[in-house]
Amino acid sequence: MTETTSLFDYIVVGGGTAGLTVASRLSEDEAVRVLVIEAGADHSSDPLVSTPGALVSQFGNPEYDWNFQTVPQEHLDGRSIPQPRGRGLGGCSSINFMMWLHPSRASLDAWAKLGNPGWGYDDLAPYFKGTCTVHPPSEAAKALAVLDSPHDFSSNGEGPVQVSFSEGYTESFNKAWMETFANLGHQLTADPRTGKAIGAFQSPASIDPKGHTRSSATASYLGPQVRQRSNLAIMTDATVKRIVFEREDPSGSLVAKGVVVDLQSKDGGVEETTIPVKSEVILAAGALQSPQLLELSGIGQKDLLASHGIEVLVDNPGVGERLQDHAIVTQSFEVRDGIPSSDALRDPAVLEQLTEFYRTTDGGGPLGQSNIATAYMPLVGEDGALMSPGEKEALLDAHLVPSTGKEDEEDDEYRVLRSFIEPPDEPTAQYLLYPGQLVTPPQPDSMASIVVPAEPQDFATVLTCLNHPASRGSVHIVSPDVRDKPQVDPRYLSHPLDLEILARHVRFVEKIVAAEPLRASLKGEEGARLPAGLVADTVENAKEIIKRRLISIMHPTGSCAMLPREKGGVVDYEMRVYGTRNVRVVDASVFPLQPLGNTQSVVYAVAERAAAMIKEGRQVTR
Ligand SMILES: Cc1cc2nc3c(=O)[nH]c(=O)nc-3n(C[C@H](O)[C@H](O)[C@H](O)COP(=O)(O)OP(=O)(O)OC[C@H]3O[C@@H](n4cnc5c(N)ncnc54)[C@H](O)[C@@H]3O)c2cc1C
Repeated sequence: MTETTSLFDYIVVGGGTAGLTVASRLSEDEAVRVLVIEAGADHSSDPLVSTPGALVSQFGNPEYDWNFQTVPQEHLDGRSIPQPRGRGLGGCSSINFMMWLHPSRASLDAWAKLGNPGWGYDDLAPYFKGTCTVHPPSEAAKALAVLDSPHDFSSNGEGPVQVSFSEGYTESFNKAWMETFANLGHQLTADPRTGKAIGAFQSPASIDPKGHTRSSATASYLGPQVRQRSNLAIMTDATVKRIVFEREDPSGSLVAKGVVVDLQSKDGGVEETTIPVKSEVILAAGALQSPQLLELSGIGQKDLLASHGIEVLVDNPGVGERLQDHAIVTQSFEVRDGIPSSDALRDPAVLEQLTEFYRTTDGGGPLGQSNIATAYMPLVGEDGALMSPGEKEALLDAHLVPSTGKEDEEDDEYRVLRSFIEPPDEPTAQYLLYPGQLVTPPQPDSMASIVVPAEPQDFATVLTCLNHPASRGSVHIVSPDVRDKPQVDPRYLSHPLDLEILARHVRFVEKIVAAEPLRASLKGEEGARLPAGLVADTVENAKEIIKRRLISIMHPTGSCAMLPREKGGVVDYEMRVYGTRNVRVVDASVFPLQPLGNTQSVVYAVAERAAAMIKEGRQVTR
C-alpha cells in the first residue's frame, strides 16, 4: 500500500453529475485544493458520449455503464429490471436521455416540510437558474411544436449546462401530441419551468446547440478553463474502496482522514493507495453507490455490516433504505406507412448515413436532436376528464393509510403524499412520446435489450411515469468488496396506491392514441401493438400491462435521505452524514422524496447548493 503525501482540502468521490458540479464550483477558489476520484475513464472526446443519438451503444458496455439489475420484483411477476448507471467522468449525465425538465413547486416544498429548512422550491430556484443556459427554440420550432405562450423565454439562466430545443420536431408526433392533448381538454396551463404546470409540452434537452453535442457534466462543468486550474486534480480509473475514519474522542464524531483507493495501472494491475484529506470527503457516487461506500466504511445497519465483517462505526439503519425510482410503463403502437420512426435506425446503412451526415454537417440531422414530447397530468377518470374530488377521496381512503395508523397524529409523509394527489392542478403522472419502439424481453441483459428495435414493424411509444411513488426499496452491499455490485431492490408497486394510480394513467393512454390528430399517425386496430393483444380498456387490463411492461426511467434517489435521523435520515440538511464531522453526500441519494419529472436538473441544482453551502462554511471558519 502506498500513501500520497499531497494534501487536498476536499476529496470528491465520483466524478459524475453532482461530483463534477461541486468540484468545479469549489475549485473556483484558488486557495482550496480539490481532488475528484472517478472509477471510470475520461470519455470527453468519445463520440459515443458526445453524439446525442449514439447513447444506445453505451448501454450494457462496461466501459460506460455499470449495468445494475434489480433483484426479481415481486409485483412484476418476478422480472428483474435493468438499471444502467454512467461509469466515467460525467456519470449518468454522459449516458442519459438528456431530457431537461424542472420539478414542481409542491415536490420541492415537500422536502422542506419533511424537516429540511432551506430546501423548498424558492430556496432552490436560484440554483436551477445558475446551473443551465436555456437556448430558446427557433421560430420554426415554436410554430411547429407549439412552443409559444405560455412558455416564457425572457429569463433563461446563464449556467454551464447548455439546454436547447430540437430543430427536427415532426408534425406526425410533436405537433400531433400538442393538438391531441388540447382536443382532450388538457392544454398546457403554464410554463413548465414555473413549477406549476399541467398539460402537454416539448422537453428541451441538455444538448449544446453549437455543434449539437451532449452537454454532460464533463462538457459543462469541466470545460478547458476549469481543467487548467492548478488547484483541481482529476483522477480517473480509480475506485474508492472506503473512507478512513478516526474518532475525535471515544464518544465523539467520526473524522474522515482520507480515502482508500484502487488505482488501475496501464498494464491492467491494481495498486491500493490511501489519499489523505484536510477538510472534507464529499460523496457523489450516485444513489446506488454512495450508500455502498458508507456501508463499506462502517456506517449503516449494524447487523448487515457485522454479517460482512465490517467494523460498525455508526449504526444507522437508514443507510441504503428509502430508495425510490420513477417506474415507467411502455405501450408501443405501430405507425402508419411513411410516418418517420426512429426504428429506421435498425438498418446499419441508414445509421451509417446519418452518422456521416452528423459528422460532416456540424451535428446536423436526427443524431443531434432529441424529439421527445411530454405531458404532466393529474389523475383522470374513466372518461378521460379529471377525476372528481369524491372519486379521488375514495381511492386515497382505500389505499393510503397514515403510517401511524391515525390521521390526526403527526404523519408528515402521509400528508405530503395526499397533497401531491388531491389537488386537480398537481400532476401525478408524466407521459412521454418516444418516436420508436421499446421492447421488454422477459430477462433483459441491459437497457440495450429494451431500446434496440427487435420487432420488424415501426412503432411510436407512449410512456407513463408515476411521479410520486409511495413504494420504497433498498440498496445494500452483498460483500465487503467494492467490486461486488450492491443489491438493488426498488420494490416497485409494493405500496398498493402506486398500482391504482398508474393503472388509471395507463388506461388514459387508450384515449390519447384514439384521439386526433395522433390517431392519424398510427395504424390503429389494423396495426401491431406492444404488449401484443393487450388493450388498457379497463383498470384491470391496465394492471396486466403494467406487470408486463413496467421498467425504470432510471431515476433512483433517496438511499441516503436528507431527513431528521429519527425519520430514517442519513444526512442532515447541511448534507453531513450523521455521526461524522466532515463527510457529506451531495448526489441523488439525498433526495428526501422523488420530485416530479426527470432528475438531472435537480441533481445539478442540489450539487450547486451543496457547493455554495461548503463555500459559505469556509468563509465563516476563515
Ligand atoms: C440511461 C439513463 C437515462 C436518463 N435519462 C434522463 C433524462 O433524460 N433526463 C434527466 O433529467 N435524467 C435522466 N437520467 C437520470 C439522471 O441522469 C441522474 O439522476 C443523474 O445524472 C444522477 O447524478 P448523480 O451525480 O447522482 O450520479 P452519477 O452521475 O451516476 O455519478 C456517480 C459517479 O460516481 C462514480 N462512482 C461510483 N462508485 C465509485 C467509486 N467507488 N469510486 C469512484 N467513483 C465511483 C460513477 O462512475 C459515476 O461517475 C437518466 C439516467 C440514466 C442512467
